[in-house]
Parts: sequence; C-alpha cells; structure tokens
Amino acid sequence: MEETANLPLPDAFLEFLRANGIDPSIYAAADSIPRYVRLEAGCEAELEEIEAEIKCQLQRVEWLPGFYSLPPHIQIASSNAYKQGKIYGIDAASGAAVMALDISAGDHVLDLCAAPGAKLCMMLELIADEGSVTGVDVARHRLAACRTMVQKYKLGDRCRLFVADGTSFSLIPLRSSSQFRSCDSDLEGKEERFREWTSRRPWKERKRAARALEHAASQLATKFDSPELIFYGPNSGIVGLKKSELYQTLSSSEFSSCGYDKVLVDAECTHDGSIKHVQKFEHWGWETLNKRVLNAERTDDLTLLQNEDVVQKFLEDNESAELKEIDPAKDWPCRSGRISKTLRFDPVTSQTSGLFVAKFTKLAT
Ligand SMILES: C[S@@+](CC[C@H](N)C(=O)[O-])C[C@H]1O[C@@H](n2cnc3c(N)ncnc32)[C@H](O)[C@@H]1O
Repeated sequence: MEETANLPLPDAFLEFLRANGIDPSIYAAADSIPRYVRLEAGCEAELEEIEAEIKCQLQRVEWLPGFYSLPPHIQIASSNAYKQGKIYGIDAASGAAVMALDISAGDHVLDLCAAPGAKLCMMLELIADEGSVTGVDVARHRLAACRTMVQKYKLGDRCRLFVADGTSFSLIPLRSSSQFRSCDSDLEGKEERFREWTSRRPWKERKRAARALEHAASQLATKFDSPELIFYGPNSGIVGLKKSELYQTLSSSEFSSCGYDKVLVDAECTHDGSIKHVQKFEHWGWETLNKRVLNAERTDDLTLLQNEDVVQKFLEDNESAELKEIDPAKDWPCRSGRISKTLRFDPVTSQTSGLFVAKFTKLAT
C-alpha cells in the first residue's frame, strides 16, 4: 500500500481500511478533489460575472449538466452569487445520484433522508412548475437547516418537509383535491384549514396551530407517530387542506395507486468512504474519528441500513423489486458495484467525494 500522504490517519483507522481491503492512498487525494457547485438554471449568461466575483474559473463538468468544479480551497460562501442562490455546493456524485432517478417535470418525489437538503434542492429544480417534492428526516434541527436552504434558493413552491421516521412514513403526495375523502370524525366542520405557510407567524399563533395539528393527528393517525410538518410551499397542495385530510391513513392498495413517482433514500452512512468527510477530522481531532467512525456499535447499526448486502437482501425479500440500469452512467466516471447495475463513485477515479448508487424499480404485481 502507498503512503497516505497528507492525512495523518490514526492507526485504528488504517487497520479498519486494511481489514476492508481499502488502499489508504485514496485519502491522499483529499486535497486534489475539486469542490462542485450547481448553477441555477437560467444563470448561464452570468457565469463570467460569477467567476470574476469568486476570482476563479468554473470548470464545466462535462458528464453532469449544470455542474461546475472549482479548486477545493476556493470559498464561495461570502459571494453574492452564493448568497443569491445562483450557485450552491453539491458534490458531483450526489448530483449523479439525483440524475439516476431520471426526474421529469411533474413527478411527485419523496426524499426519505432529506437533510441538509442539497439533493432535495436539485430535485425541486428538476420538477419545475409541476409535481412536488416531499422531504422527510428524523432529525428536526437538520431538517430546519434544509428549510432554510429551500427558502434561500426560493425553491420551496412545491415542497413539503416533515420531521418523521422514513421507515414508516406513509403520507401520500397531494395530487388533487378530489383524492381526499371526508373523514367522519367529530372534527368535521370545526377543523381549521392550512393557510399559507409563514415563518413570521406570531409565537402564540404558531403554538396554537401546533397544538391543533397535534390534536388532529392524534385523533386521525393512530398507526404512526404523526409526522411534524415544518414547511410547505404555496403550491405544495397543503394550503386550503384540512388537517384530517393531510393525515388521512390509506390502505396499501390505495397507497400504491396514488403514491410517489420517484423515491430517493440517501441513508445515513459511516462516511469512511467520503474523503471530504474524513478530512474534516483533521480539525475535529482524530480521536473523534475513532469514536464516531470506528465505533463498532454505530458501524454495525449503519451497515444494517447501507451496503451492498442490504441491496441484495432487499431484492431477495421483495419480489416486486428489481435493479434498474442507470443509463447515463456509461458516461460517468464511476465503476460497477459488486452487484450488477449498481455504481461506485470511488474518490480517486471519479474525483468526487465518493458514493454508492443503486436504482430500484417496482414491478407491477
Ligand atoms: C446522508 S444524510 C442525507 C443527506 C441529504 N440527502 C442531502 O443531500 O443533503 C442522511 C440523513 O438521514 C437522516 N436519517 C437517519 N435515519 C433516518 C430515518 N429513520 N428516517 C428519516 N431520516 C433519517 C439523518 O438525520 C440524516 O440527515
């Protein structure tokens, strides 16, 4: 194995890499992997102006529309282009994962691990002025950051954000008002309807709304911990809806006929394959890496969520699931995973932070 160059990786981490057959030299690439931004659609003519402001040339990523690379040390956060939402940071491999979903204008998309929201923002751009994106995350503070991002980039028009456990989330996308059946509860008639969302609502009013929402949810949604709605856009289908309608429960056949067109699951991972992430421990301290990344209990829990064995098991357990070829990947700088049709973006060959992608389709049963 080669030297690990710049990163003084701790022995325990090197041992972990050795045990998993990973050459530590890939972490030497940390300083040469570019950072990536996505340029807001329609801002192409402003490219030169943006380059002048950040004092650096943006290199078009030929294999990923709308993406540009720049040297890793360039800071963009204080630039007007960033503040005005004309560019936002998102790794190219993350962009590829979104492209793999093949989102079309009008799709209703569910993002089950949405925060902090880079992929969600990209999906909101791709659905354009139709369809919707529903973001779900179990961590409220992370989803609140996602809400800030969606608002900053003015992408929230067709977005809903719920704090909820993605493993049991069962609210359908809001396609049309005719899909709602009346609920025969005592709340009928007395119920408030959602008004346009505002973060500036007085505290008392927000508290009252939250209590009413909790009450409606506890009466109507007994099968799951009710998802907490922390943001909705004016055209997300929520405005004018009764709370009982939002939280109505559906049978599984109803759910499959009016569910989502595309679902993204960006499950939490150990991050040991993400060079950019590992690099941060230089500042946070390698001891923290030992505790967080190499914590056997946490790693065991996370591998239950994310690795190729999970993909294999899912296929074995679900007859209606099939892996799908990711067509544009033939032009992407990635390799096939151990399972055919899955992709691995390894940092050195892809010049990205690293990612594994599998695309499933649900067969008609
Ligand atoms: C890799 S991050 C997602 C990054 C995000 N897709 C993006 O592009 O910015 C994983 C997220 O999954 C969330 N998460 C973990 N377990 C979850 C669960 N059971 N349900 C929903 N979200 C969960 C974490 O809180 C974390 O925000």
